[in-house]
Amino acid sequence: MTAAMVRVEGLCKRFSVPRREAGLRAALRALVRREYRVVEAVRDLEFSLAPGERVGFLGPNGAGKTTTLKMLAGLIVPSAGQVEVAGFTPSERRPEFLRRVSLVMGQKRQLSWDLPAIDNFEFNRVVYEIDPAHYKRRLEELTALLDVGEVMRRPVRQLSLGERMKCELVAALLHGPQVLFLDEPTIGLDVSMQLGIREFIRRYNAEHGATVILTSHYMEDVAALCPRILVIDGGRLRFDGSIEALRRQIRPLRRVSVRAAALPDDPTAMGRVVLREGGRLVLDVAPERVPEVVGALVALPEAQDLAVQDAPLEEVMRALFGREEAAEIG
Ligand SMILES: Nc1ncnc2c1ncn2[C@@H]1O[C@H](COP(=O)(O)OP(=O)(O)OP(=O)(O)O)[C@@H](O)[C@H]1O
Repeated sequence: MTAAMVRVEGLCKRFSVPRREAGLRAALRALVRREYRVVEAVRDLEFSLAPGERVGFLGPNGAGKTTTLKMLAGLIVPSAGQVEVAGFTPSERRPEFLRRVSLVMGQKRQLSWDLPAIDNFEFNRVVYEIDPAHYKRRLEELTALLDVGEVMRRPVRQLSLGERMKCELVAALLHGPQVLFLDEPTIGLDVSMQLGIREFIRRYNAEHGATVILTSHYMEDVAALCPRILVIDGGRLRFDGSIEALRRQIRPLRRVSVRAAALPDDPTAMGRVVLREGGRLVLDVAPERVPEVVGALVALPEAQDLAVQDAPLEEVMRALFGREEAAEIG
């Protein structure tokens, strides 16, 4: 069996935050005696990742995803539990550890604003003590793949969000990390740029065998890139497996839709009616009944646009986090 690249056991992070009450009196009292409350951002997490795995963290705002990534990358120290990444304890921040990992945060700029990206890259070469020949090869490879040959010579402040993100990725990968932490790498980017970054991450993972851990609010990023997902809510691990397994567990029904000149009198016998409007019928049907229902629907007069789909991922998430709204039809 291969040794785990990332191993997390009983991981917890608690933050102490000042309690703030409204009103002048409370503000004055706080000057003398400040009261604190404890936020349990991460509670008792347990998982391990093999080398080369691509894993997505999913969860609502404030679930604890970024806090977990920061502990894995060694930026903050756990309150309790064990973390091991590439055989190191991240919070010790040993140089050998830092050379093996990289953290990219879509919402935080790591490149220096006034310098061209290429100067930032050169700075990283020195900091990470990258061999010059190796550096040259990697720089050529990464800048060609991400198409930033010209862009990297302009001061970072002049770059568009997408151009800057690509340069952030080059900077993060020049030292050839074995583990890549990506926190919202496509946030705010247009669809074609999102696809480009996604494709690049997939290629990097395939060619270098790096372990990739990704958080994204774009379900599509996670669905397209990560065969395995960890769902975190309220700091706890709620699910660990494939998106398909999650979908089967949360939303086992399949969505069948059709358009016809006349609809059945009682479609409730086939499944749960999501929509019945004009000549259009949308049903949620148990998987074992799909062939029979499809058979009945194709036989309807002038049947067309027959489709069988899984529940949309967004809907699966809403159901999982108990914030279900009226079902939407995709
Ligand atoms: N430095 C900090 N001090 C105090 N509380 C914090 C700190 N960092 C995070 N928290 C709290 O810990 C909880 C988890 O935050 P975290 O940023 O990990 O969530 P997240 O899952 O990444 O959310 P989002 O999707 O909104 O980025 C939140 O309640 C947050 O307010």
